Amino acid sequence: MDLAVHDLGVTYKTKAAPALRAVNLDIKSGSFVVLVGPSGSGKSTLLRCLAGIESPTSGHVTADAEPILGRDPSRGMVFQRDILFPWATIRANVAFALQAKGTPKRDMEPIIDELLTVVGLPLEVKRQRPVALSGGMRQRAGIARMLAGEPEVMLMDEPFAALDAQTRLRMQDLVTDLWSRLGRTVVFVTHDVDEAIRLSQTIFVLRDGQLAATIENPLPPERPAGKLADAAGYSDLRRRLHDELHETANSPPRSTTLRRPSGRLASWQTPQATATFAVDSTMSS
Ligand SMILES: Nc1ncnc2c1ncn2[C@@H]1O[C@H](COP(=O)(O)OP(=O)(O)OP(=O)(O)O)[C@@H](O)[C@H]1O
Repeated sequence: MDLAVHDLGVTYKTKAAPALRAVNLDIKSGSFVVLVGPSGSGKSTLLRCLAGIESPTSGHVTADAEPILGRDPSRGMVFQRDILFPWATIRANVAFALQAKGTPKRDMEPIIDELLTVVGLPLEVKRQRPVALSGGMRQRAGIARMLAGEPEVMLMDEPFAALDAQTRLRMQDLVTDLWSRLGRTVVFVTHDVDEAIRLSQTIFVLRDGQLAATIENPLPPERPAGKLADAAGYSDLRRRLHDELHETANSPPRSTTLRRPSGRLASWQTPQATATFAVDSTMSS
């Protein structure tokens, strides 16, 4: 599903300064884009407009050239804190999403099992409530529930920000693996420069409600967690992102394509599954 943002402006009723000003960007179907920017730069507002849970004050957003006017199951969202129903088991949480899209009860069980397996959760968690799970496992369950809606676009708002560093890397592996296997479009918000570098094809930098830069990620698709800093082009990309994030808010927006050291433009090959994410009994996250 292609997404497009045209001259998007959002001003909240309770705040004079606009959260977004004249933002234009295109997100091609099947791509993995990351939105980065300082706190308050408008990342979540932009994501919520794409989800259809925030309305533009000016301009518009489209999905496959149709205006986005509200929520739609084709665009699933994952938040920083899971939004699982705390009183329901993990099974019931996923079942609700299946029920919402009309899956007959008799067909649900194997689908629930498959979804939990896909996100790397052992089937024992079906009987447990969210409170019994670690933060990482709850986020996995939240992703399973999102996938139950069979979204074409996965909108992720700092989904791993509350997790410890190691769990975060495992969850990044999960998302890149899902993306490469399912071929969905991913729009991922993060504060974390290394997370942006590890996950993205394209990075949109927001500053002060404006699109400050569009950066094509030149790193090859294989990005093993511990070796990211060794990849050719990593230091340049990191420095560039750091500069873009800290520029004065009034500098004009720019579009940038970083080049590999050889000078040739980087291109993404067909993404490979980069990770396995078996969950064993020692997994504490
Ligand atoms: N519901 C709201 N009502 C009023 N103002 C809001 C609302 N949501 C966001 N804002 C304001 O809009 C601006 C952009 O906020 P937004 O949450 O989109 O930024 P962000 O880049 O996602 O920030 P963070 O990284 O801290 O989550 C901020 O000034 C924020 O205070």
